[in-house]
This record gives sequence, C-alpha cells and structure tokens, in this order.
Amino acid sequence: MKLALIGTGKLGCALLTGLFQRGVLAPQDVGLLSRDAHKTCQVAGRFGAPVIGRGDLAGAEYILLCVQPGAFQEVAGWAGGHSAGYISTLAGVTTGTLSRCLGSERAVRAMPSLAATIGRSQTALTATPGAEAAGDLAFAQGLFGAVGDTYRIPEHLFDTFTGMSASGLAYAAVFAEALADGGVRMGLPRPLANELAQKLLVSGGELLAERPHPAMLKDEVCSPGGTTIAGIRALEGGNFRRSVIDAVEAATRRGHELGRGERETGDS
Ligand SMILES: NC(=O)C1=CN([C@@H]2O[C@H](COP(=O)(O)OP(=O)(O)OC[C@H]3O[C@@H](n4cnc5c(N)ncnc54)[C@H](OP(=O)(O)O)[C@@H]3O)[C@@H](O)[C@H]2O)C=CC1
Ligand SMILES: O=C(O)[C@@H]1CCC=N1
Repeated sequence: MKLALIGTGKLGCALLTGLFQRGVLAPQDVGLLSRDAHKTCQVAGRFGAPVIGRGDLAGAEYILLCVQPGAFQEVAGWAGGHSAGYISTLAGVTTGTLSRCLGSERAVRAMPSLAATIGRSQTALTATPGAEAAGDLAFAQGLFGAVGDTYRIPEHLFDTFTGMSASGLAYAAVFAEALADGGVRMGLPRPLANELAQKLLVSGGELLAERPHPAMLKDEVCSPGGTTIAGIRALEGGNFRRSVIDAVEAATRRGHELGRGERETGDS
C-alpha cells in the first residue's frame, strides 16, 4: 500500500478527489482508516479505495494524517512507530510534536486547503531532517503539487499560512455571503445574488492574478466621485480591512493554541 489515509472527513475526501482525478494515485494504492466504520465504508464506496485496519499500517509506505488536532495524541498512540513516512495536515501540530509522539524521525507537516478537490490547493510544507533525507518531503511535494501549488515554509510561519490561506477560503465564503445579503437587501432575488457573488470572486481572483498588488484593481474600479468609492468608504467605516487582518491574526493564534494541545471547542 502506497498510502494509508487516517481520517476521511472533509479534507481527506478533498485530497482523495483531487489525487484520484489527476491520476497521481489509484484507489487501490490507498487504504482508508477512520473512526466510524459505517462512514468509512461510505467513503470507500464513493472512491473505490479499500478500508484498512490498524494492523495494515505496518504495510504502508506513507501514512497521511487527516484527523482533528484534538484526536492526534490518541491516534499517535496506535498509528505511531511504523517504518512509514508520516505526513500530517493537522493545524498547529509541529514537526517536533509529530516526530516525538509518532516515534519516528520521518515527519512531514503539510497545510493544504479544501481547494485540493479542484486541484487549486495552496499547500505549505516543512519536514524533519529525517523525512527530508528519506525523500518524504519530495514525495509530499509531488502529492500536494498534483492538487495545487506547494510552498516550502519555515515552521514558525506555518500557523500564519494556515490562518491566511487554508482558513482564508472560509473568509472568502463569508464575504460572498455578505455581498449576496447586500444584494438581497437592495432587492435582488436570492439565487441571482448568490450567483453574482460567486462569479465575482472567480473573476476578481483572475483579475488580481494579472496585477502585482490588489490595490491596483481597487483603484481601477473606483471612478472619482462614483459608486464604488462610496461603497469602499462604507467598508472602511465598518473596519473591514482591520477585521480581515484581525481574522488572520486570531486564526494564527488559534493554530498556536491547537499545537499546544488546547481543545477544539475554543476552551483555553
Ligand atoms: N477542513 C479544512 O479546510 C482543512 C483541515 N485541515 C486539517 O485537517 C484535519 C481534518 O480536518 P477536517 O477534514 O476538516 O475534519 P473532519 O472532522 O471533517 O474529519 C476528521 C476525520 O478524522 C476522523 N477521526 C477523528 N478522530 C479519529 C480517531 N480517533 N481515529 C480515527 N479517525 C478519527 C473522523 O472520523 P469520524 O467522522 O468517524 O469522526 C473524520 O473522518 C484537521 O486536523 C485540520 O486541522 C487542514 C487544512 C484545511
Ligand atoms: O479551521 C481549521 O482549524 C482548519 C485548519 C485550516 C482550515 N481548517
């Protein structure tokens, strides 16, 4: 077995979708292991990949962890100690913690996003020296590179990458929802408002890609004395940019907390 996937939730399934669509791995190369047997079987049926047991981990070349950070200690207790290379997608959990708790010198830390499902993830990567020497970082670059862009990031910036990029998809969704709400408030039918908001984010992203700084697009759209600058002024009044900056900071700090083993309920 090339890869054992532990955790077949939202991210695990997004990765399977992207990887199988691009043919980097075939379903028979991947074994699926999760907590709820019924749910795991459903995922196995959907992708055509086999369900495996804990005993099968000994035969895996790589073990990819996609469980919640709060489950890590328990999972490490039975998934650690194998000869496989370990790859973790867990928010906050450092390579040092991975290596220590899994009892392995081969630990890659990855931070992809749900955009893996459409081949557009931005994935941060870092690794222990042992993983790098064993070729595990190169393997991870190939794996995540097949479902988007990869970035080698120093570990001290990993939580920031998480709070901006992986979490950022949700901020974009909140913006789209709020924009559509604005359209509805001013009289647009909901389906049309939702469609406009979604397509606007796509076209906005493409236009931003053609410019070195986002402010250029903003300036081009803002006609002097026109409608857009009136809208921008209202955003400033609501501290929009400060709120977005604070969101990245809060998410980054939360990553630090999760790495220290604090609970996912928000308790500290
Ligand atoms: N969602 C996202 O956008 C991103 C998430 N991540 C990281 O990916 C990880 C998973 O997130 P996500 O997919 O959203 O979470 P989900 O809750 O959707 O999935 C978690 C999976 O882990 C399984 N699981 C939980 N506990 C255990 C256990 N003790 N033994 C075996 N399997 C277990 C769950 O099984 P069951 O359903 O049966 O409980 C489920 O299949 C997290 O660590 C997160 O930080 C990283 C980047 C992006
Ligand atoms: O919200 C979270 O903790 C995970 C990590 C990044 C995206 N989702």
